[in-house]
Amino acid sequence: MPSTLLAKPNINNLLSSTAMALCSAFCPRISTNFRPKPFSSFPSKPLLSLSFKVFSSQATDASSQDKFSGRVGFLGLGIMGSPMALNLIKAGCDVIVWNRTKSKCDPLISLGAKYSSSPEEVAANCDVTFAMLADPESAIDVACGKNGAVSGMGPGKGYVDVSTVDVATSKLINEHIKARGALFLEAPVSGSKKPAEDGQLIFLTAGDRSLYELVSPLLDILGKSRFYLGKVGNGAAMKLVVNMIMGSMMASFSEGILLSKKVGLDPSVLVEVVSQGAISAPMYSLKGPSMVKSQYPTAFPLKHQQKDLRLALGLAESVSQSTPIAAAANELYKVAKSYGLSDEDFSAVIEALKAKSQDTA
Ligand SMILES: NC(=O)C1=CN([C@@H]2O[C@H](COP(=O)(O)OP(=O)(O)OC[C@H]3O[C@@H](n4cnc5c(N)ncnc54)[C@H](OP(=O)(O)O)[C@@H]3O)[C@@H](O)[C@H]2O)C=CC1
Ligand SMILES: O=CC(=O)O
Repeated sequence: MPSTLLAKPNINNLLSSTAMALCSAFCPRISTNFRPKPFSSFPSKPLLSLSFKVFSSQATDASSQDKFSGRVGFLGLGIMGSPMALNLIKAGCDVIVWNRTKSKCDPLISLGAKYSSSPEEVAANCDVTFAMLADPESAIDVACGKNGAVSGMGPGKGYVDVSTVDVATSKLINEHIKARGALFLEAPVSGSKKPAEDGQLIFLTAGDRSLYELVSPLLDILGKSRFYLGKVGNGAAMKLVVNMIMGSMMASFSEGILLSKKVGLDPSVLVEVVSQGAISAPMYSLKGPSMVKSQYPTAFPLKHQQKDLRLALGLAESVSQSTPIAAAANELYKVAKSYGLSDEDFSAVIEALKAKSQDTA
């Protein structure tokens, strides 16, 4: 199966043409007369087969313009999950939320979301349930643990795990969901807090193709593009490779900032020079100015970047691929964690290097 990339249409082009009329009809996100739908009572039966259009593979492009009419569950309302669930609510979806810390559900409930008291109850009452959890342990617990989502799954339902986990975790959750006769899609995202807020995430999906087709309209509310990568595990692997590169890039950038300063250069000028050359990256331009000021407002928690490096190194180990740069970067993030920087943005890894310099001075 070839990989599939679908980019979100440019909204400026759409607004100035008859396409606006078409999109208003099919895409509630930019409809001028959009009103959030009231919640009806919970369905007693799975609705997936009744509520959703089944798209043929040839109709994949068009499917993103269709409205998703089923009920959507959302488990895990952290930095990423909250804005993602909010975007679904804003787009007019019926959303039921759950989070371990219940208070994080409250802002979404006030905006029209319904609350269920366990992942099982959410899954039982929804056609499709998304999960955005911290790590493999929490993803497994919320899906397969006591009162987990698996217990509420059944034929005609789908589970979409958008957490960043390893291949084995994704396969394990897939097996449990499949054992209930339901469908599974892994769909980790590339893009941080702001892309989540702006509906500009990149989905790296794999698993049940039919579920991918069914939830494409939802992925298009939440993101700017989506890749379908085939069998379960490929989405997780792609995400880990991407974040392995990102973690090493940030560690290297941190070294550059500190070295420039030590040799008497202005690190702000370094950030500007980098932004204009071949190694320019949005991440450097975005994070560089605050790193120079030793500020690390959390978008991507450092503990999650270290988790991703750890999982990526495990992936590399499983195929005997040498990854010395990522291994060195991982050590640096571990040092940063030991300095209490776990919940800071991952750009705070630079603090570990500052501390190291002092240690050796
Ligand atoms: N932030 C980012 O820029 C990006 C993050 N990611 C990935 O997305 C996932 C979520 O990230 P993010 O939102 O930033 O993380 P947060 O730490 O903000 O949120 C983590 C979520 O997981 C829940 N959770 C943690 N442990 C458990 C547990 N044992 N049982 C039940 N729920 C649990 C938390 O619940 P509670 O509120 O109760 O603590 C919270 O809802 C991670 O896998 C991360 O790697 C992917 C792309 C970008
Ligand atoms: O996983 C983090 C991201 O920015 O992507």
